[in-house]
Amino acid sequence: MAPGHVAILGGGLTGLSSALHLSRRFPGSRITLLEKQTILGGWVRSERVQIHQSDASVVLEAGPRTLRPNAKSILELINILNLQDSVITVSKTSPAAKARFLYVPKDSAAIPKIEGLQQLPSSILSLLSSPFRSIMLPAIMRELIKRSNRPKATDESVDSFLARRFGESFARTFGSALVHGIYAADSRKLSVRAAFPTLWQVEDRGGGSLIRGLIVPQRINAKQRTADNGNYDLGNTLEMMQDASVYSFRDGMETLTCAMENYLKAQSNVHILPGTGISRLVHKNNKSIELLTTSGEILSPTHVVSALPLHALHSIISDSNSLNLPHLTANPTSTVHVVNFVFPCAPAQIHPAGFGYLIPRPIAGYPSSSTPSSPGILGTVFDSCSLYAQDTPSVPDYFNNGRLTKLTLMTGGPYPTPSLPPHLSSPETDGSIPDVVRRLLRNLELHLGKKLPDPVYWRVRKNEACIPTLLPGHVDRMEEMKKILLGSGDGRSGWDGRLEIVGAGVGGVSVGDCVEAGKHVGKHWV
Ligand SMILES: C=Cc1c2[nH]c(c1C)Cc1[nH]c(c(CCC(=O)O)c1C)Cc1[nH]c(c(C)c1CCC(=O)O)Cc1[nH]c(c(C)c1C=C)C2
Repeated sequence: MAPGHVAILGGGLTGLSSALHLSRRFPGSRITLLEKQTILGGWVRSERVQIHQSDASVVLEAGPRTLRPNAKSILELINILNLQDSVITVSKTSPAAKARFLYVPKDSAAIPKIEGLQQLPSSILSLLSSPFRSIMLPAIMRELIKRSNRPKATDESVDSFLARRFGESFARTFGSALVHGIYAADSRKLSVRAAFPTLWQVEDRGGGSLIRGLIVPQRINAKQRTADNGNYDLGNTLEMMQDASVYSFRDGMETLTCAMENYLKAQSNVHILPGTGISRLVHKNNKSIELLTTSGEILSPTHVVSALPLHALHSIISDSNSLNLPHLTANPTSTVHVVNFVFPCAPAQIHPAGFGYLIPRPIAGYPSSSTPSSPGILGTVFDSCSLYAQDTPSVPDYFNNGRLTKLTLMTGGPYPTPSLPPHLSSPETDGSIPDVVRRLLRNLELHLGKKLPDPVYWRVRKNEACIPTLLPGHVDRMEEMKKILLGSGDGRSGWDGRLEIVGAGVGGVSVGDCVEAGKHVGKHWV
């Protein structure tokens, strides 16, 4: 039977996707989407900024900026919401797709000669001539012949996984940088099974060797093939993405979340309550559900989807009924300061062509406090290389001829919180550059190995607790939590599947993971 009334808690990507898919699957059900903030979309925040000095405009992002074409659930949204004309793609052959860099600080160099900004190899051929070959090649050769050495435990950290197979230097140099760029976290804390499940599976397939697992052809059965391709209403989106490594939208990522919100507003069975938090979620006598909102309203939904950060959900249900879910507080989170800079010249004058660079964990570990010379920079994205099509005026060969260069520097995560303001931009300081921002610019100059002009625009956005660090054991903990929630009054929960917990803290942190999770909520309600 279709649910009578579904309350969706949280209007970020997962909440929006849940509401959209549930409203399509259950057109007769009442759906209420509650969001504490006055705007929906969660961490997705795009802004078009006018740069008056150069009569130009750029789109800046504070959260995710690009999407990967393999996430079919997002392509499906593009088709359902008719966003095809807003899509901009980054070609697989462009430098933004092929050239990625690592900045190796002097005191962090695994091998004395490798320091500064170095391009990572993108193929076997380029590996042979890469400065990293002296660390990568022996690590790869040794891994091939190394016996299976997986510990008995069902999970481990990304660092211990990579160190076990490729050696400590490899794990610290490449693994820590990769984890900085996705999770803004310490690779020694992040679960390999939760964060990179494919690595774990490929090691299995290779009988203990990752490289052998990559060489062995993967067997896909008919059931998996149907699951991969079926059930997505893709229209012409796959063809659009044929040459794309990543993509975004002309006006930034908010195009997607705004279109989802507008779609929902047009559905008669959906009610959106922005600016409405939840103060209590009560499960009464294992029978009815009661939701108390921050505006004092009481809702009695038959089903609840929580797309809230897990710690936020914990604070509203933990002591209001018999349900005890320690799973909700098992993982810490990372806070990232995102600093966007716009320079008054072509990208070629600022940085090499490419995606950007990541910085590995310091050899001595993370410092205990933030200092001017060590402000905790995780990496920098060369936005103009991939997303110049968002900016005006458009010119041929933007890398060499563009009027402006936009790039984004990210700090924080496992480093001590930098002394940056939570929210500040150049117009608010009348163009003067505060010392903390200047220090970041000095560090940027050090990384890029050149003096930079003053930016014509900059802004700082603090993303507090924006990415969960999924600790080892996360996959098993989530499995156990799902079982508890499906339980029907065995004394522990009795939710009988009427509460579903989804979102970045449960099943994957990428935009694709969040949208996909929303597509599958309530599958067992009929
Ligand atoms: C606020 C900063 C974020 C950092 N990581 C993420 C955010 C939102 C989330 C994230 N970043 C990436 C992925 C994987 C994407 C996928 O598999 O589809 C996720 C979940 C990869 C990535 N990292 C950076 C970029 C530009 C991308 C592409 C996707 C995106 O736009 O988010 C750069 C980067 N992200 C972070 C840092 C510290 C960093 C450094 C250069 C943290």
